[in-house]
Amino acid sequence: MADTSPAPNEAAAPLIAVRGVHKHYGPIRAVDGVDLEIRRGELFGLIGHNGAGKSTLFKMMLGLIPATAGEIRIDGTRVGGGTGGEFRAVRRKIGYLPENVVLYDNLTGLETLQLFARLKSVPPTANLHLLERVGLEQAARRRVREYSKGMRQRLGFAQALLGSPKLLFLDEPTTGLDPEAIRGFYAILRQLKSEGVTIVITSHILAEIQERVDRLAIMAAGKVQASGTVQALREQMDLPLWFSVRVAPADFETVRAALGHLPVGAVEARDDHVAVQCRREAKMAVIAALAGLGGTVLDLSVHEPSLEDVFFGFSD
Ligand SMILES: Nc1ncnc2c1ncn2[C@@H]1O[C@H](COP(=O)(O)OP(=O)(O)OP(=O)(O)O)[C@@H](O)[C@H]1O
Repeated sequence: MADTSPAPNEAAAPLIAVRGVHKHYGPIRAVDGVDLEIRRGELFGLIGHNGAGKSTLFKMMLGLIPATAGEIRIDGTRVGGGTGGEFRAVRRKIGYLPENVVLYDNLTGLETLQLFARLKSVPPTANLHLLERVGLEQAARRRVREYSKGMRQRLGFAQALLGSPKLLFLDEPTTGLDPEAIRGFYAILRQLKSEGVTIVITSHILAEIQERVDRLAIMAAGKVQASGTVQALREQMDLPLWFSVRVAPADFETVRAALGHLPVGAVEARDDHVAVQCRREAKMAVIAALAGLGGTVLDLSVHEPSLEDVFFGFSD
């Protein structure tokens, strides 16, 4: 029996529900029992080492390869379930930028979009607008052969946006983009998000992901090791925080003495500040002790562990 019935409470239900999904290639467990929920309208990051299983999971969510076991539902419809017709309708509202997008060197940017539009049965009317959106309007009539790596990546992104998808899967979309282009790219994602588009993105550039995603999942060896907001993952890992306390060099010892009774870790004198490591639960007590020093403290900043720290904590 085709099990394509929508979830009972559609609005509250996750847009993507991955339940107990495996993908095995002989002895290789590319994806090894993944459970994951992605909510409507969120920008969701998937991070992991090379070979962690991110692209394989993407391909299964898109219905490009079948799962060995488990079930994926998008908008209540089972990917690859039933006769396939129900998922085809959902698939039409999904845009995909693969890790290595295949482009034809002899076509221009505009012709490339026309070709993809035909393949997707999308009216070709908005193609120039899409090239404009990704910053390629000047190169629309140049052959892809002459495109830089970053320009090819933008063209790949433009094809993913054909047909105004409500869900986007972007596999390492910022590869080859310079810092300005990365900013521009995330500005487009914010705009899409404000239009209600759900976006799932993989990246190896953790500093870039850290500030931009709503939630993320860390994959290692085919499994989701942790998922949540960056802050929730920090708290779950229980990594220490760092304070930078700027004081005159003559006051370094005063700071050390003021913190002496607190459960702080390293207290290190640097050039023009004292670096103090402390556990999260001691944070407010450290702030109170430093406030007690009055004008001795010239400046103060608190540094949360980076996503990179969190990532290595979960994936090593
Ligand atoms: N078609 C395939 N046949 C055999 N093994 C495969 C196949 N596709 C992927 N794998 C293996 O599955 C594992 C996960 O690969 P996958 O491409 O999903 O990783 P990834 O997290 O996307 O890595 P990267 O960050 O390098 O893109 C790897 O060990 C890979 O070699």
